[in-house]
Amino acid sequence: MNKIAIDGITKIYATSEGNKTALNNVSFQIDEGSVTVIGGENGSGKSVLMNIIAGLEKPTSGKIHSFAKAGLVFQEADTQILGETPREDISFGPKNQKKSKIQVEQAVENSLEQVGLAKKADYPARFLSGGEKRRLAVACMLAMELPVIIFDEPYANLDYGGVKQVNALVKRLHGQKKTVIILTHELEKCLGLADKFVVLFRGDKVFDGTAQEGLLQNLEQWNIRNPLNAYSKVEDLVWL
Ligand SMILES: Nc1ncnc2c1ncn2[C@@H]1O[C@H](COP(=O)(O)OP(=O)(O)OP(=O)(O)O)[C@@H](O)[C@H]1O
Repeated sequence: MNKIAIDGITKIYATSEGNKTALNNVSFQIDEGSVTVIGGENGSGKSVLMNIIAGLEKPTSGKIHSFAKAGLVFQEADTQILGETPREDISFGPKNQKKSKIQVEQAVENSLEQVGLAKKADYPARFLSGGEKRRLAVACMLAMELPVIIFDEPYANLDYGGVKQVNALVKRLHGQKKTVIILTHELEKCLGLADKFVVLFRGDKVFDGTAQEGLLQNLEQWNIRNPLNAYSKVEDLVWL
């Protein structure tokens, strides 16, 4: 089976306060066609790792061995929308890939349909909601037939309906044998979708296993709340 192998990745930034180790010798593997949730508190190294997997940043040491190029859905999906409308935005990728006019049109229609944006194909892209912008970013990747899709904090600022739409899309991508990586601290929203669960803490990989195994760990030591212990009565509905 094809894999993405994250092999001894270390990333050190030189800052005015000295060297900052963002990732410390992180290794694990991701199977093609699986859903992986990478959890960790703010600053644990999730985004840096994602940028390295997607080839946007180089590690200080270590290597990524991947069977395919990865597409990234940013938390601030605004920054990755270049077209005036979803239709235009989605067309850039397949055009760059030198597809014929008909192939581009088919790829655009098909991707709009898959992410549930067909009705907003010609809507001004800047007026889409946060969740719609993320779905548009995914449509761009589908149109380019990228087999690996990484979501950075896909639930940030989304309401219940928005979260359900993102997760329906993740399930659909999984059904199409895409490889999905979700970086989040909101485990209660997605762990049930995960084939694999990885936890980063202060740049170290501290857990790598199934979601079930992960929930048996003492997650609090990594500043993560165990979602299974979270709520059973009204008094629990406060984060202290
Ligand atoms: N360009 C940079 N220069 C210096 N330090 C950096 C740089 N990029 C990231 N870092 C540091 O690396 C660490 C990991 O950052 P990263 O953005 O990966 O965290 P994260 O887990 O994605 O957090 P969040 O959930 O807040 O997005 C942080 O301490 C951050 O300050």
